Amino acid sequence: MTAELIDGKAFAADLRERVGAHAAAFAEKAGRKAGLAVVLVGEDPASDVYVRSKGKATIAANMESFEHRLPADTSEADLIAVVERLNADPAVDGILVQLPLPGDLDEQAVIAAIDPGKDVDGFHVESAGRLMVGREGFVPCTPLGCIMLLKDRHGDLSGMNAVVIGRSNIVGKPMAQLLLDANATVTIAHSRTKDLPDVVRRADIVVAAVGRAEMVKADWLKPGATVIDVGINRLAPADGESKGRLVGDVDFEAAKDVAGAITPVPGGVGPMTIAVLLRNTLVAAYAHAGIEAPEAL
Ligand SMILES: NC(=O)C1=CN([C@@H]2O[C@H](COP(=O)(O)OP(=O)(O)OC[C@H]3O[C@@H](n4cnc5c(N)ncnc54)[C@H](OP(=O)(O)O)[C@@H]3O)[C@@H](O)[C@H]2O)C=CC1
Ligand SMILES: Nc1nc(=O)c2c([nH]1)NC[C@@H]1CN(c3ccc(C(=O)N[C@@H](CCC(=O)O)C(=O)O)cc3)C=[N+]21
Repeated sequence: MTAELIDGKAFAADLRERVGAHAAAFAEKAGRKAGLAVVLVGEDPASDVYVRSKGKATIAANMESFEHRLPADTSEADLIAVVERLNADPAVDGILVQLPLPGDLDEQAVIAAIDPGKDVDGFHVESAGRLMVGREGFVPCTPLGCIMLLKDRHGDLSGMNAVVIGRSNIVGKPMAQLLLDANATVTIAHSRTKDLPDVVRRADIVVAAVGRAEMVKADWLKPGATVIDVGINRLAPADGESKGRLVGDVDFEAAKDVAGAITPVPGGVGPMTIAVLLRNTLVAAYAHAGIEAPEAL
């Protein structure tokens, strides 16, 4: 069996184009562009690449991008002061503070300072609470991107067995909630789960969000299962490579012969995250402008 490739990159390009068209219409109606502010603390080179690509994607989607780069030794109070300035800035619709934060900056305290109406990452406790109780709010970009890919492939997910590996606040937990909302039967696995291969074998849908290169093996999968690989892991450089390869949490080469459909890394979930971020930012902008957002968003 050869799995169908779920082309997150193409799906994301499509979504960005749609968002871009609506963003142009928004600018026309509101008399200003939607704006996304990204705050990066410290000099992590990987984060730098993401921040840059977010900035480019934002501008390409007819929105305004604001970048705030702060030194690694920024105090919590100074960082929160920056967030509060962005909260008060009418040109800023969405605020993203790039995680992880360096040193002993308290991530929860910083996220709590973000205006929930600008929390386009969906990381604020208010956003998390709204998702949990089924009220409208911002949903974290990565799991929202994953559920879009799953609904696109399966339509109705009701009654399917879904296993989410990983229980972080930004991926695993909101992913499980979205699957539950779609009427899947959801199991959340984590580092203390016993007999993980057997748990995964029951799944029609597997979402791997662990951060361990190629941990999920082909013989853990139910034949025909749909596999969403959230992991982004950089391998050590092989001989002659300057940079190691990027791989997911799933052993892709072997898994593609067992799965029914699978996302690649790169080119799967990663690009969806950025496209959904732009979508969330435009939704925020419509709300701030008091204009009803188009249904299609
Ligand atoms: N594509 C994208 O846009 C994004 C990709 N990512 C990637 O997704 C991955 C997960 O990210 P994130 O959720 O932030 O990671 P975290 O490190 O916050 O969470 C990892 C989770 O995996 C669990 N885990 C660790 N080891 C095992 C194991 N051996 N067996 C089963 N479960 C295990 C942990 O369990 P426990 O809770 O018990 O410790 C934890 O719940 C990373 O590779 C990250 O780079 C993240 C965000 C966006
Ligand atoms: N506040 C906050 N919000 C985030 O959403 C957030 C964050 N902090 N910190 C870091 C993680 C990671 N993340 C990714 C986004 C895009 C790709 C992506 O587009 N990846 C490409 C490959 C890029 C490459 O080649 O390096 C792909 O998978 O095809 C990956 C990872 C968002 N994150």
